[in-house]
Amino acid sequence: MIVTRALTKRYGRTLAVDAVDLEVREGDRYGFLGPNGSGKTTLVRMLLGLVYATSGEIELLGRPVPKRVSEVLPEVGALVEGPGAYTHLSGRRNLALLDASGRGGGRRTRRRRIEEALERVGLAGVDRRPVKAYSLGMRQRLGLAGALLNRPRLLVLDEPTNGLDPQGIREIRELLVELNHNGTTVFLSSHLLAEIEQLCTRVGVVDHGRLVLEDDLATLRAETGRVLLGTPDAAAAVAVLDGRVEHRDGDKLLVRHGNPAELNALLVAEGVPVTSLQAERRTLEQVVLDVTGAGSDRFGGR
Ligand SMILES: Nc1ncnc2c1ncn2[C@@H]1O[C@H](COP(=O)(O)OP(=O)(O)OP(=O)(O)O)[C@@H](O)[C@H]1O
Repeated sequence: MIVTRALTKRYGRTLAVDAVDLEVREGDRYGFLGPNGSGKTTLVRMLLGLVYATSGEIELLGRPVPKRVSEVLPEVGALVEGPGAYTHLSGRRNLALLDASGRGGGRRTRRRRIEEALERVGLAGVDRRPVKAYSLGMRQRLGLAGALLNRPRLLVLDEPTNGLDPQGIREIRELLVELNHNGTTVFLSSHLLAEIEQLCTRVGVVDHGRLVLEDDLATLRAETGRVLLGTPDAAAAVAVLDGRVEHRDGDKLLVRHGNPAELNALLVAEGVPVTSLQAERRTLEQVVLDVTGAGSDRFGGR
């Protein structure tokens, strides 16, 4: 759906995007994660033909960008940095203006399309107000409604939850998952680790303009070879496991063992009751820390 090769953007002395090879596959919910100023917005703008690359190549839905961007844009929904809107008009009116350059159809079809987009983002009820009376979160939703008008195959969203409260963030997340289940590929940028971890199936991490990591979240969050064990008789468990317990916190133990089922069988055979067992996995935060070498404080936690 999106492929870039050695994609580079230089602003004078600043290398905003540095030889990035990106691959977003059909069906992905791809999270493009990086701290502020790492080049996310610049890359998203290049994908949409809004900024010209200094060098490198872009393919969107199999076609080269910017050369054939006009052919792909009707199949792409985009939300880039601060949704633009005519603030004296209502959200519905703004969508109608946007829709006029879109898929066409009769008046009823258009009206239905706009209603549907407003409903999807939870703005159907509040729409008589002019956009200048909207909160930032509502404007963000309106921007998303605009991106949905074309029923796009691909959504490209730059920091889509900016300005939303936790409830709003959850609603957008649920909406994006639902759209994705119905066949839309989702590419979004964010500086929020937790957001990407909760929403995405695939992650690209950018740092100082370079893509330092790209992989499926499930692969990145591999098991660590340790098991979190809960038992009311921790002392007995420690005795049975003989040196394999790395950490103990009350009735919770961290045990070096690759197989929770085997560990369970072993403990039960020795008469040690087990209340919970879970293979430990790396968090995205640990993964990001490993590849960037820097403190994760540069990436927002939530
Ligand atoms: N039009 C421009 N002219 C000069 N420098 C720019 C321009 N746009 C971006 N930059 C620089 O390029 C680098 C990457 O910026 P970019 O906005 O792409 O990062 P970002 O990851 O999207 O950050 P943020 O989340 O803060 O928007 C920064 O150093 C920025 O100052």
